[in-house]
Amino acid sequence: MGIVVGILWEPSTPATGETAGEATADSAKTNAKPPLSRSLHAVDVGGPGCGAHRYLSPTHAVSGFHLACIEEEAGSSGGGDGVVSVTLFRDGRGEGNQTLALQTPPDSSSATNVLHVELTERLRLDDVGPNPPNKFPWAMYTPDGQRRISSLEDAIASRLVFIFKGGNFIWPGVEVGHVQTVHGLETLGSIDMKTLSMEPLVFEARNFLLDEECKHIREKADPHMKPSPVSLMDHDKGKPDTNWRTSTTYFMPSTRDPLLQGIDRRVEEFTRVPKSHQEQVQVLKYDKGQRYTAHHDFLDERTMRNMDGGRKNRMITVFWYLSDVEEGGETIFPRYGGRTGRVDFSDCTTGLKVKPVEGKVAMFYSLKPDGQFDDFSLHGACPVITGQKWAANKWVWSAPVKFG
Ligand SMILES: O=C(O)CCC(=O)C(=O)O
Ligand SMILES: [Fe+2]
Repeated sequence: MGIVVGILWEPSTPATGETAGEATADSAKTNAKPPLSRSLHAVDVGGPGCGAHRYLSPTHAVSGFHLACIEEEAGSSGGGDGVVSVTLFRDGRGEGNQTLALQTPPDSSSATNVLHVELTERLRLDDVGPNPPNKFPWAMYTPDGQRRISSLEDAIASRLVFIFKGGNFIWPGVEVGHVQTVHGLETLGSIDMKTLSMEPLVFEARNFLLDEECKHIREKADPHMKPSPVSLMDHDKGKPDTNWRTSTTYFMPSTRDPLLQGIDRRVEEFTRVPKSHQEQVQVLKYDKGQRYTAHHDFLDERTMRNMDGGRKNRMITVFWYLSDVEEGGETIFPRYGGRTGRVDFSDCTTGLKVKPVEGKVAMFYSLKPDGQFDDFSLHGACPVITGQKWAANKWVWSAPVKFG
């Protein structure tokens, strides 16, 4: 049973005209709130609405990921001058859901503003986190991640909306073993992806890359492979890079390479994050015994502060497996399952291990839906025991990036 809170809109209120989910930092300043008078009346609204339960996690709270079922009440018209009911499911859970009855003014931008202000307040969407400071405006999306929603009309049309405090779409993991189909991929049509871990959030999708694509990348990168640099924390400066990483790497440009451009588009369609947020792919080759000790893919705060005031960072790693490996070479997540405490960064006995399979991708998130670093995203590469491993990092940032 949910609680219904009635919200009465005051027509005399100056509306800011700002809408939810604008792509600029300025819309985060939408703090000029119309004074809403509230009256509470308890109404039984029954169970979860709009099919939200399909996306809620029975096992994990997901900080900064909220769902809202937004419906016009009978007798209301067109999103204006009516009553809209909004049922909220906080932090990816079904517990404590709450239904608001929003009285909306007739014009569209004021009606959108009422929704925006209510969501911001109730879900504390403007609270700034410490790590990194979350300066991106929150945003709403359709549950398939295909469209960003910026008006009440669009929210009503979608019925169920996903709300991300960090502003970027992130697939709900639901629970370990959950399989979902990602639609709308130009070349593949759709692809199934399986949740391997909720904390950190890790998915895998097989046959994301075609054999000829893997072959093309391996052959083109091979003459350029160089010992991998790593970005070291200050206390580690002076130690050889090979203490951490012994593979060879190459940042491979997509320019003048239609095949790579096609994969970049596929990554955009798969993650639902624009291509402008992607780094050039970093190709990796590991021979027998080579490895990479556990690390985070997000860049440390000092590096980021120098670069961009710490605003944006690497958010997603779409990790391409470009070959099979006879034995070893798994990607390991030692803090899998939300494990805290000391980690042996080169241990490959405990943790979630993702086996390299040609054409498969592992997709994991270094930032959480609330925009904060995910410490649990710590991961490394186990030594190749037999064979050779080819793979690649496709990093997707929390905002557009331009390198080189
Ligand atoms: O090779 C792997 O499995 C992981 C590599 C990695 O984490 C990295 O290059 O950042
Ligand atoms: Fe990594």
